[in-house]
Amino acid sequence: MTGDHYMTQLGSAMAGIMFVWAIFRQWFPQELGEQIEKYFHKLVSYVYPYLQITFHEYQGDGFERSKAYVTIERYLSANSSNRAKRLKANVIKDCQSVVLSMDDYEEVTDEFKGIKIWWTSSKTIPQQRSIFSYRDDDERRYYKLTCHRKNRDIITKVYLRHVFDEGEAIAVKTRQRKLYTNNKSESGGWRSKRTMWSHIIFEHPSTFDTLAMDPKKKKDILNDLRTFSRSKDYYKKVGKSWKRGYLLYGPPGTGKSSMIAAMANLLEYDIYDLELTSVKDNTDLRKLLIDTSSKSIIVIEDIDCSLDLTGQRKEKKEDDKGEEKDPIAKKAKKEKDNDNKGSEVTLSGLLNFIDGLWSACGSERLIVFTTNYIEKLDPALIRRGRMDKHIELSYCCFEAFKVLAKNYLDLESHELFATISRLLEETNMTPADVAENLMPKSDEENAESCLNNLIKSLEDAKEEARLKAVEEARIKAEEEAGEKSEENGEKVEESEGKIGDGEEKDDI
Ligand SMILES: Nc1ncnc2c1ncn2[C@@H]1O[C@H](COP(=O)(O)OP(=O)(O)OP(=O)(O)O)[C@@H](O)[C@H]1O
Ligand SMILES: [Mg+2]
Repeated sequence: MTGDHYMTQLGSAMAGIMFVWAIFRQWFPQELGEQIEKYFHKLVSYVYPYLQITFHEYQGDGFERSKAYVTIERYLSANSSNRAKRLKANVIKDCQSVVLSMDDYEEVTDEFKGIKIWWTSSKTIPQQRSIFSYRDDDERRYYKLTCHRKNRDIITKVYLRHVFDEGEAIAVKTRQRKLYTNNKSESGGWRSKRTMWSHIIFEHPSTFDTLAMDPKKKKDILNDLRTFSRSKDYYKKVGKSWKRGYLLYGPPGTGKSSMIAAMANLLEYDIYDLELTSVKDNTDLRKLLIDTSSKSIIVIEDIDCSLDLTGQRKEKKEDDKGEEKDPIAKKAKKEKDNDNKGSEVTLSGLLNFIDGLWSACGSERLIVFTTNYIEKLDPALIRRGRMDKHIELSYCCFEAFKVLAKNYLDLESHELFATISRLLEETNMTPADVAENLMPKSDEENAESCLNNLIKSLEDAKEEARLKAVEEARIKAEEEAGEKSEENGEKVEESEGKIGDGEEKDDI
């Protein structure tokens, strides 16, 4: 047994003795008891002159990991991983590097100004395991620092500051941005208490330079984002929580998702991709949102499809009238609703959250909603203040095309640009389709052939649109004609009674 190990074991032994003593103490006369205790403490500080401090991963009932714990974890993984014998590995950056941290029940030593400090990682497992507590999130991990008592001041005041500073510095240096996705809430609800988000490393190449859109609009968005990220004090001054809501709307393939990635890359934020259909109810939604970190973008894609957020308010009002009268029907209806809906997150739950709770977290977050159909959304959701900025992404214009040509073909100008410009004005094509055409498909293709491909596609699209318009006009004309003949038919029927057989013969 090593000396260090002996030392930590001894700590537990002492605690055990104190426990036993507490039981026997009642049989001793008070004075004698006090004497014995005094000497015992003296003895303890003689054989065990150590100070222990624990740092728990979760404090109280909080959902948030303790910042101290996380920082210590980082510090120790940087400073001690070559000393610990059992390590947990987190592989990052496409397996190019590995971050090691101490495994449970492992012990390492650190040295600070000639003082030796022991760190152990450990966890408590609840003693009474009920049938509900098979979940591993009941295990509470903690780090325990042990040092000599005589160094108490320097450890608590100087060393811990040093650990936290170093830990934070490592975090800044090694920060890898992440893309989080929420796990499906499990029925029973509790298991996912602390593993509500799973993440991968976020490495999307999209930037504002590669984004094809009207340059003026782009500049406006860039300014908006930069101003936001610098405005901590301003938001505080005006009493707003430091967050901003964006609504991106437009047809599929116009760059909504690409823009979110570009925003994250610009501001160096994490992305939380919130899939509302996997969120069980408002409580789960709240937990998820509390569990997001600052400097992040919370994204809800295709909000119109995710939830029936649109008609919910109206429906409720209608229901209310009926419900008041009949409580049984109310219950039955509620149960039916629960069955029908995979998710019980309501519009008002979401709105409350956007409005209220983030002010408690207080640090920088962007909320981005995307939709293909802005007209489908409830006005309450997209009013200014909730969705502060509405950004329309639309079909490819010539300016946007120039960005794509520069990116995909390295072309600033070309004689074919004029034709393309004209065609883009006449036809709707998404940047995604334009980009697809501009991408060389084989070694033989060069810039010019790619441009020709695009022109051909644009002409095809134009022709298709023309045919479609003709077809639609024809259908419309037919419908109108149908309606007219129906009307006429009715008129004829109506008049049949009045007019005699002779008319009928004429018709035939
Ligand atoms: N404005 C754009 N600038 C550059 N590339 C674009 C743009 N729009 C689309 N693309 C290209 O098309 C692909 C699809 O675009 P994206 O996923 O951003 O579309 P979207 O608007 O999110 O569509 P959806 O509504 O279907 O989610 C991207 O990978 C990108 O390469
Ligand atoms: Mg998208």
